[in-house]
Amino acid sequence: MLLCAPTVKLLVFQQRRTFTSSLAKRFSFNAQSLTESQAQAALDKECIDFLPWLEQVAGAKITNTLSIGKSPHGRALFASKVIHAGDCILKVPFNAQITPDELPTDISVSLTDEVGNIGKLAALLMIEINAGQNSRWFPYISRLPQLSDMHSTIFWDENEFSMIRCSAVHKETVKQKARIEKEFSLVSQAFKEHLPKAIERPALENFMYAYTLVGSRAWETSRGISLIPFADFMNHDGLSASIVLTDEDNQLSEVTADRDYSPGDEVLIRYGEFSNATLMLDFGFTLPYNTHDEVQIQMDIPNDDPLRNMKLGLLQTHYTRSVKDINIFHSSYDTFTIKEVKSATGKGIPQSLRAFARLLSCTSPQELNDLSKEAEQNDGRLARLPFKDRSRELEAHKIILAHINRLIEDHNVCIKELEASDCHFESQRFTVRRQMARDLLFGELRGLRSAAEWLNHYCANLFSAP
Ligand SMILES: C[S@@+](CC[C@H](N)C(=O)[O-])C[C@H]1O[C@@H](n2cnc3c(N)ncnc32)[C@H](O)[C@@H]1O
Repeated sequence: MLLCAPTVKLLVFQQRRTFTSSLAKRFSFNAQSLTESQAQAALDKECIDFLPWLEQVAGAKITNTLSIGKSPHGRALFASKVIHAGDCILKVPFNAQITPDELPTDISVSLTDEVGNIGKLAALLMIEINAGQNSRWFPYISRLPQLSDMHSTIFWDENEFSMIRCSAVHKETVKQKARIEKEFSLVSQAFKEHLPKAIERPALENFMYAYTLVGSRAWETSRGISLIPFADFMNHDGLSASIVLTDEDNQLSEVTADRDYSPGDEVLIRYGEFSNATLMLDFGFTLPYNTHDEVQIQMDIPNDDPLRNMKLGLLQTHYTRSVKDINIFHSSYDTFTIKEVKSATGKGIPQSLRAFARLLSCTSPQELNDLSKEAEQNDGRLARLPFKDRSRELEAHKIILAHINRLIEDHNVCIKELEASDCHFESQRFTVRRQMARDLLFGELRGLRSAAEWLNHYCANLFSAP
């Protein structure tokens, strides 16, 4: 889901100096040489009547400076006039936005909290799609991307899916599909009971489509979740400082430009600070070099470890995770997020991972009791301090290093296979998805290699410190 902020943040943009975003540059239609009338030529002709329709629904002007056009990434918004940094470029009143409040009451009541906000809005979208031209949102719904244009990993076939088998995104996709299936069973039950005529045979495929549309273009707002027509034609640039803001006083969502645009430039916003893992699963695309990339690693206490139960018990008692370590996927004690470690001598890999490895390396109940005592004497978190015995500290960190080196190996194998599968006769869909797999794996590999480098440096210097 996309992230929204209250308008108070607006000031930040107004004070910010113009900066050039690499993506914005790439998408621009040679902006310098385009006149306003040439910019008109880049318009999406299928959308000419869209804005007048939405402004009629809203009862207000939505934009003076933007128009809908086509980009390499589907529909997009383009500057139709000169825009200066700090200009408000669009305002979409709440009454022109789509929220789960529009669900028929019977359906709404029967969908318990087991169906999340995305699932509820997806149920509404399914009803509206099913209504076709009778839907009051038809002009909007008919301009949404088709299933064949969507590349979230939940739609990947087995062959495509195996390209990312070494990544945590693989497991997370399986979980996401299971979550959607569970929500679908509740939604379809509600449809059968309350809308048997309108939706005769609810299909999982249609719910997955609606769910992914919502997940990739709805904003989390103070009112829950909203589809914001027109604003949701804007594509993502991870470096943009423009985001969708909520103005509760005036009951509208708005966007302020973070830089100057010439007529014909594509106007981009930032959906959030998302890694390629999130972009790929929730939004169906990746960025070639994503500064927010990270890699999820999971470490287990081996089943044959005689101290396994004692270690698990200690983990449950002492929460080893700091708030910062909580990642987008899980927040279980054995899963860790590694971001690229910028310098071999810097802060390094997550403390919670190092603590976990210290615990793993213990070979006697006495050592575990010592860790527990030490935690109680400090802030309660387990194994946060280096072992006084440096060879034990070394051993603990070598466990992580071995794990990371295995992951590096796995990533290298997957990447090699990807390179080998490059063929001229593949479908466009496969080409897009292979590039996404590449972006994901290279980003993760960067993080893993930097962690290995940091660990090697830490291990090599353990005995040289006084
Ligand atoms: C909020 S919508 C943006 C409008 C969308 N292009 C359309 O045709 O309706 C988000 C979707 O746009 C596409 N998208 C946005 N930014 C992108 C980017 N930087 N690279 C590739 N695809 C992008 C992805 O398909 C994503 O799921």
